[in-house]
Amino acid sequence: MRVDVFTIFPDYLAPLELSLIGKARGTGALDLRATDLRDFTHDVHRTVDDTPYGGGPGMVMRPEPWGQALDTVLTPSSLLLVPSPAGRRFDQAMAHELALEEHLVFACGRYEGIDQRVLSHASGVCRVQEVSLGDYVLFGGEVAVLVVLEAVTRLLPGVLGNADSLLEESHAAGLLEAPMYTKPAEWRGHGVPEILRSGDHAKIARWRRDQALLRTAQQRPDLLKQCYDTLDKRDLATL
Ligand SMILES: N#Cc1c(-c2ccc3ccn(Cc4ccc(CN5CCCCC5)cc4)c3c2)n[nH]c1N
Repeated sequence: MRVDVFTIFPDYLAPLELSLIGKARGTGALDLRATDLRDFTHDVHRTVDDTPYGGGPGMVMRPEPWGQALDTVLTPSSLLLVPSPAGRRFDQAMAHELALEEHLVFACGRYEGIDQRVLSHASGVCRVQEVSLGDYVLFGGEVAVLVVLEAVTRLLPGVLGNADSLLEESHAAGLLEAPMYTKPAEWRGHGVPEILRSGDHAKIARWRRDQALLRTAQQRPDLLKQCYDTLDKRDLATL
């Protein structure tokens, strides 16, 4: 997967060199390039913003630098992702959709956002999707790039050593995951559920399913409602 990120704070994306994303870049699973939007300005101050037409608070990002920057990468097969408080809420289902893409381009806005004509013009070249992390307001789009790219990169073939973990983790099967334990068997007076040390894999699987159901019912009843039709009689007996 090729990913291009345009931002006025390219150093903000330095964490993408670390951990599994750094490994995915090393193996070629992820071809990631971050570019400073100011490289596409032509004034001495490298200006990327201006006052909003119609008045209002703050500044808006000028269309010219964005147009020239996106001209260098967008093709009909690209998907332009624009982080925004007004975007489609990012979730695991969207992460799976994005993991199938061949070319993602992120336009990281700052100030009060990007001139709308940039998105309108890009929609004549490729698909454009505004994306939101949630109902709160950040300073810009870079945090969304870190979150989206981590969630998507984990899903790319060969990136996670144990692909089975993708099946068990929260939101994969629609439920939250069961609680996890490791050595020592006794820690500060806290033991480990005996079933997990029984070696009976069928009973362990059932216990984990029950714990996932109960945890989801307690923490995220909205998720349980969404997958209610997939529950069997044994699941319903647990609830
Ligand atoms: N993803 C994501 C995000 C973002 C996000 C993403 C990208 C940018 C680019 C700039 N900002 C800052 C900002 C601040 C306020 C407003 C609202 N204003 C109201 C008055 C009229 C003008 C607009 C918009 C933009 C961004 C925030 N926030 N929360 C998420 N989940």
